[in-house]
Amino acid sequence: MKRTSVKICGLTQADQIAAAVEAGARYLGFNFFPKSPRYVDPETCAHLAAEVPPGVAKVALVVNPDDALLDEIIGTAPIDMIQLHGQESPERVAEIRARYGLPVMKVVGVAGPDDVAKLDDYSDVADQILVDAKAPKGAELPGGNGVPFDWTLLQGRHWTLPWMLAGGLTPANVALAIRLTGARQVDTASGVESAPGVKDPDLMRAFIEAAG
Ligand SMILES: O=C(O)c1ccccc1N[C@@H]1O[C@H](COP(=O)(O)O)[C@@H](O)[C@H]1O
Repeated sequence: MKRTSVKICGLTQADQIAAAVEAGARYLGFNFFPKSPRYVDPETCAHLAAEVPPGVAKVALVVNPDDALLDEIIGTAPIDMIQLHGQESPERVAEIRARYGLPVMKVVGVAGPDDVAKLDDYSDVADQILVDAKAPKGAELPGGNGVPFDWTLLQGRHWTLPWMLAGGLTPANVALAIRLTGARQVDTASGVESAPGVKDPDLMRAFIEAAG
C-alpha cells in the first residue's frame, strides 16, 4: 500500500501519461507556462486528459494567469485542480478558487525561513500548498529547475492544509526528503526526465517506488 501520493508534472505525450499512471502517480500536471519545455496548449491537454483514468487528478499549472487564460484552459480541458506557480496574492487565489469552483494548490518558493512563514498567508484561501524551491536568480522558469532547497527548514512546521513537497526531487533523493520533512505528497518534473520535457518511464517508476 502506497503511503506517499506522487505528482508527476509536465506531461506532454500520451505514452508518458500511460507510464506515469501505470507507475502509480496520483496527480498529473499539465504545464501552461509558454517558456517551459513542458508546455502544452489547452487543446493538446484536452486530448491527453482523455487518457487519464478516474482517480488520477489532472492539474493545470499556470503562472500569474489572467482570467482569459484560465477560461480557455478550464473551458477546453477537464481539469481537476489549478496549480498557481507565480506571485499570486491571497486575494487572487481566493478569486480564482471562487470563479472556477476547482481546488487550488498555491505554490510558495522557499529559500529561507521568511519564505516558509509566507505559507501561512494562504491557509484560508487555498486547498493545498505546494512547497517548492525558490527559482535561482536569473532562471528563465519559476519552477522546474531541478534545484532542491534546504529541507530542514520545514522541520517542526505544521499546516492545516494538505501540502506537497517539490524542488529538485529525484529517485535518488526523494526518500531522504520525505524522511526529513514528513511530506506525504511529493511532486517532480525534471527529476524524472531523460532530457528537458522528456519523461522517462524507468525514472518515473523508480521515483514512485522510492517515495514509498
Ligand atoms: O516544470 C516547469 O517547466 C515549470 C515551469 C514553470 C513553473 C513551474 C514548473 N514546474 C514545477 O516546478 C516544481 C519543481 O520542478 P523540478 O522537479 O525541480 O523540476 C514542480 O512543482 C513542477 O510542477
